[in-house]
Amino acid sequence: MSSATPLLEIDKVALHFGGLAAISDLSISVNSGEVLAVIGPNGAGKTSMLNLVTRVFDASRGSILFKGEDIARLPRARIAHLGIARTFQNIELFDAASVLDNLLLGRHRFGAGAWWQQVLRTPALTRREEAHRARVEEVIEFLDLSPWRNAPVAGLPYGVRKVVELGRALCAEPEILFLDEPASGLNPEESRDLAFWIDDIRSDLGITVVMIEHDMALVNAVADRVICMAQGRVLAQGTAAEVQAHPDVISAYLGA
Ligand SMILES: Nc1ncnc2c1ncn2[C@@H]1O[C@H](COP(=O)(O)OP(=O)(O)OP(=O)(O)O)[C@@H](O)[C@H]1O
Repeated sequence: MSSATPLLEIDKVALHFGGLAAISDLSISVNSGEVLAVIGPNGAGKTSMLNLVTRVFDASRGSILFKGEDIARLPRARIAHLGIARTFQNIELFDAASVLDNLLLGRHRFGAGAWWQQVLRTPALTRREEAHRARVEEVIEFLDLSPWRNAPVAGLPYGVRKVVELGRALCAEPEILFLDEPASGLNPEESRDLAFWIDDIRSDLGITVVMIEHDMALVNAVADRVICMAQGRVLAQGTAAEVQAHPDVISAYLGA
């Protein structure tokens, strides 16, 4: 793939809920290696866009190309296998399970081994499980989660649970990572840490990041490019400063 080819290309996509057009004629390109922030007033269609890419919803029109392959109609289970991972606006973890076990679940796209390997506990299976654990330990180290490794997620502070969810997505070793309002509910210090991690996720791990976010301090700190959505389409795109100064963006927020 040439560097000019977008990693992900949402092309003229639409999504309807009954008579309501949540997304209408939406086109967004994501370049490999960038941190793209998607902003926009409440109800703009940002999460719906993410739910289209991850196949939670079916597009009524248009295509979604990931590395040139149209994924808009693939089964939802295929998405993680392609190297697309996400976090959720409302954290979705297994509360009764430990941090470690939640992160191990992030490895599921790599498979648990054939049934006969599991019954016989073959050396190949043991090696596979060791590799999963090693990768999870790297993520624990990367995100400073060691103090909570064995703690059940339910009892952890909100900010830590958000980091665990980020970690679970990283354990899937995605090529592209979607973050749905990662800073919401975080205190200023946690938001600053998040900015460093997003930077490292892109530069050290080489993962492309698409971040839906309302917190403009975080957007200004990490985004290479910003897209503002309103009423299910792109209103403006450019640098954070360009988009924030755009008259249509200002009136969309004032009217929200
Ligand atoms: N499952 C659903 N059923 C019906 N309508 C929905 C559903 N999900 C979203 N919508 C509607 O689609 C529109 C876009 O919603 P969406 O959640 O994508 O916006 P958003 O930009 O992510 O907003 P926010 O910043 O508040 O999260 C809204 O009018 C919303 O009410």
